[in-house]
Amino acid sequence: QLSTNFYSSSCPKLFSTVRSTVQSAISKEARMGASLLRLFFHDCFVNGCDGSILLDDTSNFTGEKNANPNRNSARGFEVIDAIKTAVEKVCPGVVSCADILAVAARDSVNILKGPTWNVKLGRRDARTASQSAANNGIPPPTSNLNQLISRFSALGLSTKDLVALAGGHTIGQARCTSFRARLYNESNIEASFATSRKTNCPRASGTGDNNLAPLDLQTPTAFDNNYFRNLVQNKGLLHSDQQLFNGGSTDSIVRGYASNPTSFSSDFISAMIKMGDISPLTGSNGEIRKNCRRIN
Ligand code: HEM
Ligand SMILES: [Ca+2]
Ligand SMILES: [Ca+2]
Repeated sequence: QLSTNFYSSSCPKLFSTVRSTVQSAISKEARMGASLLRLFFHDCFVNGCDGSILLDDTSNFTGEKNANPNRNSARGFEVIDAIKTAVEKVCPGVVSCADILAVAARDSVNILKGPTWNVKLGRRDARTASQSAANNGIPPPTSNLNQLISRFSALGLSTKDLVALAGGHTIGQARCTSFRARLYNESNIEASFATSRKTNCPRASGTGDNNLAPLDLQTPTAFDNNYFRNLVQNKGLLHSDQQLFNGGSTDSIVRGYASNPTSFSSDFISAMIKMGDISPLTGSNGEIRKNCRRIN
């Protein structure tokens, strides 16, 4: 029951307001576009796209920010705050934080030279969050192909959606701790690529854990199909990335996206819309938060 025109009369300046704030954040740091896209994914995979990831922990509330996939990793919360402040100025009390995340993710992709689409809106904000659901629902980079397929399928996303959405790794960065085991233990990795990544990600755990490397070695700040071109050359950074091209059922989808950027764009758009539809709060469920970090 989400719709693309949900705020057309209640907040006609929504899109221009969000986009200009996202644009200025990306102008300061291109990586921020990647961080905002990932926040939307990590929201939607935990009890649906309900802004749960945005809630801060307090002395009597444990949210999702310190769940394993998010701790020392999820970023961009200050930008969401800046967008919310700007949106509250033009239409106070109207737009949910969950919808702001959806629009910010769409704009981030487009500003980094990717496609654009009409986002469906009308989500309301959760009054709860779940650290355990975040730990159990967001796939870790150690996942194998079957585990990835089943995590996505549990949310109604197909294998094709999985591969298209994983194309989000065409932008952004990962920490050494997320890919060290692949560099030192795996053989389905191109040798010169592994050698060059090892220089900034030493073997011993506890050393250089937070050192960053681009998920797409070619164009980490451009939303294109190079992620898939890397995979067919065994240059996926994460174990989970290379699982999508490792002799299994998704090889043909990866090859298709590697050779046809237009089909990647259109499948990515469909899958983003599908992911954005995961169990939204609507009607009188949830609330429109005043501050994205806390319930009203
Ligand atoms: C398929 C399962 C997925 C796994 C296992 C996975 C795992 C990861 C990991 C481990 C990182 C690096 C985190 C760090 O080291 O701090 C990362 C970063 C990222 N992920 Fe995913 N991811 C998946 C799917 C997705 C999806 C569906 C999207 C969006 C559509 C996405 C967007 C991103 C982006 C943009 C970054 C970089 C963020 C930044 O630079 O701040 N990922 N992912
Ligand atoms: Ca959520
Ligand atoms: Ca790229």
